[in-house]
Amino acid sequence: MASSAPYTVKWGIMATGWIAETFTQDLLTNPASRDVHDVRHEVVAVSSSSSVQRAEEFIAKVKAPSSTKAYGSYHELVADPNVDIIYVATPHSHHFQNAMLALEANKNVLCEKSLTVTASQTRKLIETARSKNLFFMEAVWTRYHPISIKVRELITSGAIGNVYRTVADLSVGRDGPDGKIDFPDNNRMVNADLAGGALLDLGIYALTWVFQSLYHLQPEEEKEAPKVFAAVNKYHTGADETTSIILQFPKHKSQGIALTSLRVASDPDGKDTSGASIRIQGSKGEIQVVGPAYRPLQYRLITKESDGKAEVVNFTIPKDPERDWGHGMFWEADECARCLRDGQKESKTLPWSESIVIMEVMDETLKQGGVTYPELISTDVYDPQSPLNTGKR
Ligand SMILES: NC(=O)C1=CN([C@@H]2O[C@H](COP(=O)(O)OP(=O)(O)OC[C@H]3O[C@@H](n4cnc5c(N)ncnc54)[C@H](OP(=O)(O)O)[C@@H]3O)[C@@H](O)[C@H]2O)C=CC1
Ligand SMILES: O=C1OC[C@@H](O)[C@H](O)[C@H]1O
Repeated sequence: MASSAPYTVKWGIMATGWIAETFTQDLLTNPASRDVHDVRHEVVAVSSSSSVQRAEEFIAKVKAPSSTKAYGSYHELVADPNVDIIYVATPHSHHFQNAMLALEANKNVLCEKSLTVTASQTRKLIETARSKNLFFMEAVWTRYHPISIKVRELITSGAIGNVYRTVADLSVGRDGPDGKIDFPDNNRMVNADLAGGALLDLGIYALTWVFQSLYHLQPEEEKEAPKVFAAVNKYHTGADETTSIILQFPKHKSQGIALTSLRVASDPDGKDTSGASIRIQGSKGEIQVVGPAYRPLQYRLITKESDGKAEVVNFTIPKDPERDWGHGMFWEADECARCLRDGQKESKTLPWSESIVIMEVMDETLKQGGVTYPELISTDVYDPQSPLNTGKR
């Protein structure tokens, strides 16, 4: 008799910043509020590299169960036998060392995007997950949204014919006075010590739409790593402030254009009046995706037959009324739970090989742009005593 009880996953949260809070609150929502009944999530431990008090405050703030363990170090978190999977929510600079710490402790891992600072680090993480037979996934939450699933289905159905070009932009207009960008130099968005810059923080989403539409849906044997042509403007901190990438897929005669900037905005007035931030263009028409590339909520299907009348479909993010919360990160958590339940070590929606290819595109882009990051955060040598793992910042 198949079990009707939902499969439960016990999460350990590594770090207590903004995204950790957002993701944890999504974990704590009732899955039934998004019509999910086959999996559920428990938050059993939280760690802060700052202090155990910080972890305790976090647990209280997100209204996690009082039984949730609070730790003052990442090392203690990964040693907790009650944790099934670790969510790594530190800056990208820390992801390699922190995710390795968890994998080496035989924990499954969901690691925030961008996965790492370099492609070599990503390859090392995946080698480790594979050799230890652990689940590992990059937390590109957008891929698990209903709109992404539907857009991929439309492309697969041939609704727009052969897809020849995708233009995708995620930019935030933070141009400030005196040529400055409106982030303090020590902010992770521009701080090279934290792998700052537009590409690794925002550009990953433009690349996500390029890859979802031009790479992911190809038959395995026809997937090809693109040629990369990049233009990078650097900020005085050494991080990239505006980056534009042309990705050429010769085998399929397709091109992707991925745009990202901290100077100008994809959506200058916050009202989507500037139209689609993503255009997926095919031989029979195009799909325009409207809204921020990380969480768009509308697509428009325009075909030659539609005679100027686009099919417009809107999406919503379900909220748990009990918690008055819903952000849209729960769908990636549900994917992790289903993979763990089914013994899958990687998500078919974002396979390890695709995370590697995307990181290689970003490697090449940063190389062409002359952007380099400090050895401490770009080394692919795991060190459990790295300051990135011990919290000695
Ligand atoms: N999927 C999404 O929508 C989003 C994803 N992100 C991703 O999540 C990651 C974290 O971003 P965000 O939560 O905004 O960042 P925050 O700065 O808000 O949080 C980062 C946390 O990492 C820990 N940390 C450890 N060492 C350092 C250090 N040297 N400097 C700063 N923090 C440190 C801290 O937690 P503690 O002290 O408790 O250890 C800190 O609170 C990034 O990789 C980003 O790309 C960010 C926003 C949205
Ligand atoms: O992943 C992200 O999505 C939203 C952005 O505001 C944030 O900087 C980025 O990390």
